[in-house]
Formats: sequence, structure tokens, C-alpha cells
Amino acid sequence: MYFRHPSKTATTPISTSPSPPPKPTARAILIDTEPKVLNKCLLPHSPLNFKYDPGLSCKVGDGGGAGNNWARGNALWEREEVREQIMDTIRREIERNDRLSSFHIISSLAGGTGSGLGCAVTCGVKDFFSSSGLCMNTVVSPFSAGEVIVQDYNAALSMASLLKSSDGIVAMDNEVAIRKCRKGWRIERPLMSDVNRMMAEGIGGAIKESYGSREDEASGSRPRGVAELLAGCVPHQSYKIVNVTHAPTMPESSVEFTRDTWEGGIVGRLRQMNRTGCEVEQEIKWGAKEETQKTVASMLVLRGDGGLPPNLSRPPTLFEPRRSPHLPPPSPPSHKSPPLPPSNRTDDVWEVPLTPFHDSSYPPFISPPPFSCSRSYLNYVGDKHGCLCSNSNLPALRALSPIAGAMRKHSARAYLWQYEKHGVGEAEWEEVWNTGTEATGNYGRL
Ligand SMILES: Nc1nc2c(ncn2[C@@H]2O[C@H](COP(=O)(O)OP(=O)(O)OP(=O)(O)O)[C@@H](O)[C@H]2O)c(=O)[nH]1
Repeated sequence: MYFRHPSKTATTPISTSPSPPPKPTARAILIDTEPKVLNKCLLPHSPLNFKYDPGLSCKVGDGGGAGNNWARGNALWEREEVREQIMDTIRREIERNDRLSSFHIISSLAGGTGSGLGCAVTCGVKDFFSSSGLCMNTVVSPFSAGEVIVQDYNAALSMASLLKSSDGIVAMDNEVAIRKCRKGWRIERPLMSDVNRMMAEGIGGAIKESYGSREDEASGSRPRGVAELLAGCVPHQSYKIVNVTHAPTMPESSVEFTRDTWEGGIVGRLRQMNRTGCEVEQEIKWGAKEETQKTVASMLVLRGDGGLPPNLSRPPTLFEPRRSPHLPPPSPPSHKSPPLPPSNRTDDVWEVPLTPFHDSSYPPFISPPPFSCSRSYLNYVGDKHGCLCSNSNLPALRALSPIAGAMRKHSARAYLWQYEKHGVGEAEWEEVWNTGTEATGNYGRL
């Protein structure tokens, strides 16, 4: 459950004048070493349609960032006051839950705070709260050039640490997201906010919303959010890097003119993308018959309007569908509809057997390779949206590639003193190479 909705926490005063509905509060713990970054997130008049809880923000360190140095960010965890502040905040938030199924930690790979401290927090969560739930990390890979000179070191240290501590790593890539913004949304010069929106559309589509109430469970929807994603895509601890692709990606102005089908449209495109290792919908090579990408496990989440099953009322939506104001409002849910789809629409996926996504070869110990498909009624892109989470070799190898870059830099002894100063010496680098070589070998063998 990612948000606390106002109805649960506050009583709304009865008023005759219409006022905007109160914003839900993200159940997110913000951690940074730069107070100005946190303050920006906490601005009372932020344009976001949700707000952050100032009580859940942790300003740690001396206020100057971690200097794009993984070791410096990671070493902050050695300081008792930093550890206690972060762990206390997490503990308080856990105690406010009825129940908890998972943790989701989001950070970049290239900087110092998100990568270094983020890895330490992941280990802390696993050490202290692993009985409370699984821990998934979403990490953002840097652009291949033009950013931080030591980005390969930081990304390599992060990946090696998370491969050991995390239950699943969703690897997002800034460069891929920029291409999606350009080709899918036709934004010539995407801003970081566009990149973030694109990534959110992917990861938001992948994680089935978990409202966490007992009624949900009683209704049979059993929403499990992150835990469901991990169960579907991480069948073995040697394969914990997950890639997320989604369709459609189209400019907002095209939404009202687009009528996609499931099997022939969205699902077909995602299948071809999965077979050929294509990450941008507009770059699909339809002529390519050969599989260029091998997948260990995959999970498809389809989102679309349809008759809601009885007892499953539409939850408050944070992501309003990108629906044109000229379209008639969506019809209210029919309580006469059967408890589960199918509907009578011929393009509905429930009427068309899904051709499995696993037509590639798999390691012998995973047979048959897991493939699951589920549906959510909460949609926020047009009337149909598909999201494929897969444990495929090409994106995983790309996420691991900074380790090779770091090895090259390391052999030239470049910048190593900056890391040594904060406790990352030869033994630690050796561990990174070993972990990286093993993971690269596992994916390379597929
Ligand atoms: N997608 C995305 N990437 C970002 C964003 N902000 C920074 N990055 C990427 O994150 C990396 C830099 O890491 P930051 O998160 O800025 O650094 P930090 O974790 O605050 O670490 P320090 O600055 O060293 O304290 C670069 O690869 C950036 O491209 C963002 O809003 N969205």
C-alpha cells in the first residue's frame, strides 16, 4: 500500500462550499544528505497530486551530499545517529500498518547517497525487518557518458551489494527512458521530470496496487503489490534482475484516437519486444523471427476498464486515466457483472488464450519457466495498458556492465584513493569482481 488516503486518517469537515479533495499522503520515507532536495519534495504547494509526510523524511549527514562517492554514502551507516534516525523512521511506519508485505527502495546507481547509503539501508532492512516482508530495489542506471566520472565504480559497488542483499532488483535506465520519451511521447528534448514520469508509468503499471485492507483480501483480489512482482519474476536468487517494459507509450493528444486490442495489439507488441530484446515500443522489429533475448520468468499485468466484479469497488485513483475531456465519462461499474471477467468484448484478453511468452530456452532447473498474467482495473493510460516484467538476459547484462567498466578503471588505479578513504579497499573490490563475474556468467549462459 503506497498511500494513506485522507478518509482513513482525517475527518473531513462538513462544508457547503466545494473545496479540492485533500491529497493522499505517500507512505514513502525520504532519505537524503542534502536538505534542499528534501525540502523541495515537502513543499506544501507542490504540483504533485499527493504529498509526502514531513515526519517520514530523514535528513542525514552534514548537509553536503556524498560527493558522488558510493563509499562515502555507505560509510554514513557507520554513524549511530544516522542508523538510528533511519531505522526508527522505518520502524514507526511499519508499526502504523495493519500488515506489511514488502519494502520498495528506490535510488540511483551513479551518485553517492542513493547508491551507497541506499545499499546500507537495504542491508539494514533485510537484517532487522526481513520477517516483515520482501525487499525490492528499483535502481536507475546513469547515461552511458557525460555524467559522473566515477559512475561505473558507484554502479558496480551498488549492483554487487544489491545482488547479495536484495530480493529483486528492477533495473531502470535513463537512456532507455529518454528514447521512450522521444519516440513514444514525441517530446523532442525530454526533461528529467518526463523521464521520471515514463519510469513511473512502467513501474506503476508493474506493481499491482495493494490497498492492504482485509476487505480486499475477502473479496478475493488478494493484492500483494511488490511481493507479487517478485514471486512472478524472481524464480531463483541467481536471477534477481527484473526489467519492465510497457505499452502503449503515446503522446497524450493521441490517447483519445487510439483503440488498441489486447492480443493483437498491446500483448503482441510486448511479446515481440520480449523476444527481440527491444525496450522501446516504436523500435520493434516485426521482421525479426529469431529470439535474441532469453527470459527466465515473466509476468504480465494488464490494466483496463471493464465491469468490476461485485464487492470490488474502484479504489480512489491517484493516477487519473489520461482521458480526453471530450470523451464521455466512463460508465459506472456494473454490480451485475460476474465475479471475474470474461466480458463479451471480442478483443478482451480473457477470451483469447495468451500465447505463452516463454518461447525461448531456459535453464534446465526452471521448467516450465514461470509466466503469469493478471489484470487490474485501475488504469491510467488510455483504456488499455500492458506491462511486462521479465527476468531477461540482455537488460540484466546491461545493468551489470558497469562492473566491467569499473574493472578497467581499477586496473589503471584511477580515483581509488577516494574510495579507500571511506573503507573500500582491495578486498571489497575483489568481492565486487567475484559477485559481478558470477552474475554475468549466469545471465550469459542463458
Ligand atoms: N531518472 C532520474 N535520474 C536521476 C534523477 N536525479 C538524478 N538522477 C540520476 O542519478 C545519478 C546521480 O545520482 P543522484 O541521485 O543525483 O545522487 P545522490 O544519490 O543524491 O548522491 P550525492 O549527490 O553524491 O549525494 C545520475 O545518473 C543522474 O542521471 C531523477 O530525478 N530521475
